Amino acid sequence: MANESFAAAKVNLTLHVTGRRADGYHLLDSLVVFAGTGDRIRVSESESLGLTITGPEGAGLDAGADNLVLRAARAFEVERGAAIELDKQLPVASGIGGGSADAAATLSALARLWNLPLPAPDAVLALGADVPVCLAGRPARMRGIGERLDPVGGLPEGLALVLVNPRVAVPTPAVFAALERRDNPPITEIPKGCDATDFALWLAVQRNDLEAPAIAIAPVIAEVLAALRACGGLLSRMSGSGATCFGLFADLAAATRAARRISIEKPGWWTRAAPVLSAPAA
Ligand SMILES: C[C@@](CO)(OP(=O)(O)O)[C@H](O)COP(=O)(O)OP(=O)(O)OC[C@H]1O[C@@H](n2ccc(N)nc2=O)[C@H](O)[C@@H]1O
Ligand SMILES: Nc1ncnc2c1ncn2[C@@H]1O[C@H](COP(=O)(O)OP(=O)(O)O)[C@@H](O)[C@H]1O
Repeated sequence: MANESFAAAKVNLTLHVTGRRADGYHLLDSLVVFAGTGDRIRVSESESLGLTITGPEGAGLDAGADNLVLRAARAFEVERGAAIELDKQLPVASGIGGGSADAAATLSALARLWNLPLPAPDAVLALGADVPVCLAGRPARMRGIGERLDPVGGLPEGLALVLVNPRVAVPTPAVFAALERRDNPPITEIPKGCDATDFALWLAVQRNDLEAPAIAIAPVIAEVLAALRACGGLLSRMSGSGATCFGLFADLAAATRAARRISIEKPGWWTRAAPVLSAPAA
């Protein structure tokens, strides 16, 4: 029997770099949400383990053993087969965690197919710092390098995002290496039960500490932010280590209008409007 999992785009609404571990990894404080746009993983029974990749963003992505989908399958540490299909819709290496979302969706789908428990938390984290939060699939405050998760409730209903990627790959290690400070303050208490405007006012006094170093590496990110701001949303910021930026909107209709405008102005950019998910999508 086949089954499918949705691999939603991860968006870091805040991303504070608060310290650095002895191994060089940076400590983060991030409010993470998921957007209703993403990849799809489909798994079905097979004697051997194999991956096929389809979809508009699949070209150039290697389906070999290093693909995060196959690494996730091996994390179960069992000699089982499965035919895995990845429908790749999210740009690769773009700050919205596509690879991590694929790994998490593979873990969920194979746990169902093989009727096995998920791998241990350390094995999940070893696949990538964003894999635990992608497995949770709902709004969370993420700390440490990604292992410390606290669910976040009470965000305004109906929020939507426009995600824009200028088709420039920004290497994550280079962005962290270009940080000027690594001891920034954490985020302040996340408001609960407020409306979209007040939530955006809170977000505006938080940051993505990786935004300035990413812009220094890829100045086009500043153009993306300017294009989003020109659409009049509640807030615009970069996600993760870039280059994808998001615009936050009070509802999906406003986000869809903004996405249409940016798609017309910049047809070469990857632009999507999507709701903020309050719970994992099927
Ligand atoms: C920055 C974040 C925020 O959600 O998102 P993305 O930009 O990947 O979407 C993540 O922490 C990305 O975590 P992860 O996906 O595991 O990062 P990788 O690409 O494997 O990391 C590549 C390299 O970046 C540096 N790195 C990464 C994470 C971290 N907390 N500190 C670091 O210093 C390390 O040099 C690491 O070897
Ligand atoms: N299934 C996958 N999808 C995307 N990237 C993958 C996948 N498997 C391995 N990778 C590798 O992981 C790296 C990070 O990709 P991705 O998770 O898309 O980045 P980001 O977290 O910045 O959005 C890329 O360099 C890519 O080559």
